[in-house]
Amino acid sequence: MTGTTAHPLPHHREDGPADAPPLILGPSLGTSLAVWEPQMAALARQFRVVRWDLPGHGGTPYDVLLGRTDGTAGTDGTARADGTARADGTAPTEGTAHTVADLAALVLALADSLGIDRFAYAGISLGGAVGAWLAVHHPERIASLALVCSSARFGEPEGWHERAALVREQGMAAIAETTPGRWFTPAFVGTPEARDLLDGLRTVAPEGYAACCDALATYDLRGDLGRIGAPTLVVAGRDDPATPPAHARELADGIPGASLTELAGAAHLANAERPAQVLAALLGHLTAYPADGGATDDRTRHAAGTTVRRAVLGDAHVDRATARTTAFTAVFQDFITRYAWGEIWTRPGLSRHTRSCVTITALVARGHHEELELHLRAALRNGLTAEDIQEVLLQSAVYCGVPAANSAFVLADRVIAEHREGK
Ligand SMILES: O=C(O)CC1=CCC(=O)O1
Repeated sequence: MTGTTAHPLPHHREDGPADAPPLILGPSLGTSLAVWEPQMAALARQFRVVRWDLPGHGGTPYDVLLGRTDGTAGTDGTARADGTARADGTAPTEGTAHTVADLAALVLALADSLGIDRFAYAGISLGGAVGAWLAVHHPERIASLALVCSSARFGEPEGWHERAALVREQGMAAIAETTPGRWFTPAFVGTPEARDLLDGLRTVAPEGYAACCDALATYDLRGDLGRIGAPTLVVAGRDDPATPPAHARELADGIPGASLTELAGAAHLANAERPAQVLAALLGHLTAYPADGGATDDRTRHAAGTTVRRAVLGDAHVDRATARTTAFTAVFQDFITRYAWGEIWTRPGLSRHTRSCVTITALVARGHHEELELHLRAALRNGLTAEDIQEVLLQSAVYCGVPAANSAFVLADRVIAEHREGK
């Protein structure tokens, strides 16, 4: 690896300390590196964050894959005859379809140009597909992987060919009506955040968008998921019509040891619609698997633990616990933040949903009603429905005893009712 490269580079942006562990972030189709803005401030405190733009999106020329080498070339339609973009030495030429492997080659060239050898990678949708492809084909480069609203195969190729043809013929306006419903839930569509992302879509070069549709059409990593050795987090939006939770489950089931977090109230751009939840899931995962593979120190564990504790128990609870901390209890607060939250709840091996099921059962068994109330609220925050909680309590009645479950049912009934009333 060298600090220079003759390979074409995508437009990119770096944030965070230059000596922090490197984290590369990939965008989704139709968005630019700005899509990660809701998570940037927090990520850049702990990581050297590098964000990149897809061809024709943000600042990357649509024809970057045709051999341009500086990532800043104009969009005059000319392509270098000696294009070298493809990982296998061949170059995509005018008129041939681009692939996810071509996009992955851009990311590797970018990392090389920045002197980054091994890095954590998180990508949304198509950006995630690029990360998954790299984890299969260049495992030595990927320290950990997060796939947000992504897929091992984005549906039938015909749909992508049709969409590519549509934007090539009619421009980006042709998909302006259908995109909001895929990206956002109805409640979020009218927000300033959603409007900014949809404004960005209108600025995408149709040829670049179509090239990415071509890449999606041929992408199918289903047979290779078992080859991914990087610790992997999969995040799904429960209301995502583009890559529904079944796609996320396929990824999580196929990638050894992957964990899955499903977010309620989120469609395809879950990181815009549920910014805090996506950030908490990412931080928990990324800090558990540092890019240098080194030991995580107590300060980092405490920071990761605080983030997850806030996401699961809520800011109000953590603020109360912090305010109540005395010189005598401080050592215990530090211990549970680092250990329970920083070491265990941050582990990728189980989803937060499953951890809530286990925690509720244990608290029912031991009759810890104060903690149980807290964790019933946490369970609702972690995406369990009233029906899920009912099932967990029925199951616990069998193994922990009917009287224990009886008290838990009364408690849960009240907590769920208060949750519905917004208390
Ligand atoms: O635009 C869509 O349908 C959603 C999508 C699929 C791949 C991607 O990056 O976004």
